[in-house]
Amino acid sequence: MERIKTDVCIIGAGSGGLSIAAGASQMGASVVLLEGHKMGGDCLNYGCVPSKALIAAGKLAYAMSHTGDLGVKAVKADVDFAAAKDHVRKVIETIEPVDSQERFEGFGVNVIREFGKFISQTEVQAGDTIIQARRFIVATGSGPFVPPILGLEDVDVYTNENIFDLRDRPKHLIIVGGGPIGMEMAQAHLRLGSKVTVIEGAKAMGKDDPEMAAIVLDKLRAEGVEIIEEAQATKISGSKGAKGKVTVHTPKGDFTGSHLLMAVGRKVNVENLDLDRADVKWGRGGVEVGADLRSVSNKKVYAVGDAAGGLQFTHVAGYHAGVVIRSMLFGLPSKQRTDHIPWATYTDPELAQVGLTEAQAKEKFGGNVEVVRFPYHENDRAIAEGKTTGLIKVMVVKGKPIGASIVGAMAGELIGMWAMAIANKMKMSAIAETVLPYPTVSEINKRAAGAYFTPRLFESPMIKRVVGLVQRWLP
Ligand SMILES: Cc1cc2nc3c(=O)[nH]c(=O)nc-3n(C[C@H](O)[C@H](O)[C@H](O)COP(=O)(O)OP(=O)(O)OC[C@H]3O[C@@H](n4cnc5c(N)ncnc54)[C@H](O)[C@@H]3O)c2cc1C
Ligand SMILES: NC(=O)c1ccc[n+]([C@@H]2O[C@H](COP(=O)([O-])OP(=O)(O)OC[C@H]3O[C@@H](n4cnc5c(N)ncnc54)[C@H](O)[C@@H]3O)[C@@H](O)[C@H]2O)c1
Repeated sequence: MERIKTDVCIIGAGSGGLSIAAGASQMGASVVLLEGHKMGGDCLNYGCVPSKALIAAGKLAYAMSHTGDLGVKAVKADVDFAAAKDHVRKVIETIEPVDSQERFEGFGVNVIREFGKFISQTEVQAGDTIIQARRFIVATGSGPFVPPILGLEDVDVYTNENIFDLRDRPKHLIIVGGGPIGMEMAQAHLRLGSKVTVIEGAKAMGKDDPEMAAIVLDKLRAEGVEIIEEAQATKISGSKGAKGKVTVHTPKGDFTGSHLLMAVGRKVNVENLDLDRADVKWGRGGVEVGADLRSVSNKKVYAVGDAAGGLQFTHVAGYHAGVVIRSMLFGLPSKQRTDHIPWATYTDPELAQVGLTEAQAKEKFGGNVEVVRFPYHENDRAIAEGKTTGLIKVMVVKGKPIGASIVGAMAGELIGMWAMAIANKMKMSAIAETVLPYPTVSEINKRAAGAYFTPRLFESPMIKRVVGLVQRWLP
């Protein structure tokens, strides 16, 4: 058994673990990084990257056959499903070097390709190596949660871990779960030529503002995705193999297709870490941490990303890395915030959120919250592009945005301005006073801010009186 002493031992080389390894090693700490499976974790191999690559292929196919009134003749896109999967693979391969073992070894990180588990409060074992560290980071991420539904073992089950390897186009893909994974995959597969049914136990896109989610769901339904809500999957039947069939039984009826994708949420990877041996409290949601991301029961141990039990996004894992580095390397007080974290679902139209939704804002601030809105169909660039479906809503308290929801083209890009405003506690005037290039869709941000000031400026008797007075005095 080899023994290593190090400043920092990171368990998991996904978005969170890699960010800490890069930062800590380049700032002079000795770092051991453990990865039992693929460098890059979920985001690169089974999550964000392949899903967005597949969505891009679907988007192109849809654009070719839906040219609208722009004077360009629509054609039926000739989709080669296997070639679309080649594209997915190439995108992963292009990004892969950034997360590679070689790159991190170049930073001086000791990368050990083994699963690790705690053997004491200060030691982790990975294969034949025992790592004694001053600080540990649990960055083990999450995997697909597959609930024990009766009959599931009789059919081939796809999850985000194997759906991107499927090279034959599913004739009829049944997706159980109408969250972001379900909806993104539904539209991508439909546009690449599959029939798609989504079975959702509650409301599809249920974590988002219902008004905004409805705009996405209407579009998906109009394109042909069958979405059955309030239909908990209670039983599955069917057969395995190339000619296999699957039927999902729900209180709203039985739905039969050729392939089954389970997208009903995530299971955090903490069960196999022997956390109890390190006196680290944990639960099904992840490691129990405080706002400083340190274990509530063992201050030498931090958790980041999906393993920290909060929002499950790559940019959150990256943000956690900064919080931990500040505390771990410099001994400075460092706490995470969650009020400024944005997210986006990359359906078409996209749906993006930062801060509180309208309902959350009204619950928290009651009558003190003002909601300003601006529709895409009044934005000149959106009109020119024929992309007029969409809306922005901004929730404002005492002149400051506390939440923004955007549904429409490029919503994931547009939300950035509000993420910056909320992160930096900026006022609505900061957005209103920013000059944006015309004609851009980003002007909807400025127009929403304008909508906040319009009644104050144009409907105020006081302003009218002041202007009248000044005009009489000005030469
Ligand atoms: C289909 C899909 C699409 C997504 N799309 C987006 C998106 O568009 N935008 C977004 O922000 N987020 C998206 N996400 C979420 C995002 O992928 C995760 O939030 C992010 O990967 C979490 O990073 P992490 O570092 O916490 O964990 P991971 O990236 O999961 O990395 C954890 C790593 O730890 C390793 N590991 C586990 N246990 C051990 C152990 N005992 N020893 C050693 N190594 C171990 C694993 O093998 C893995 O490599 C998506 C997720 C899915 C599934
Ligand atoms: N664009 C993005 O940023 C992006 C994309 C994909 C995933 N993600 C991340 O991954 C996480 C997981 O995504 P997800 O879509 O798997 O999970 P989710 O928890 O967001 O949604 C799962 C859905 O499945 C439903 N469900 C659960 N059991 C069911 C059953 N038996 N029958 C029918 N429906 C059932 C739930 O009601 C829920 O709506 C997300 O929360 C997000 O953090 C992010």
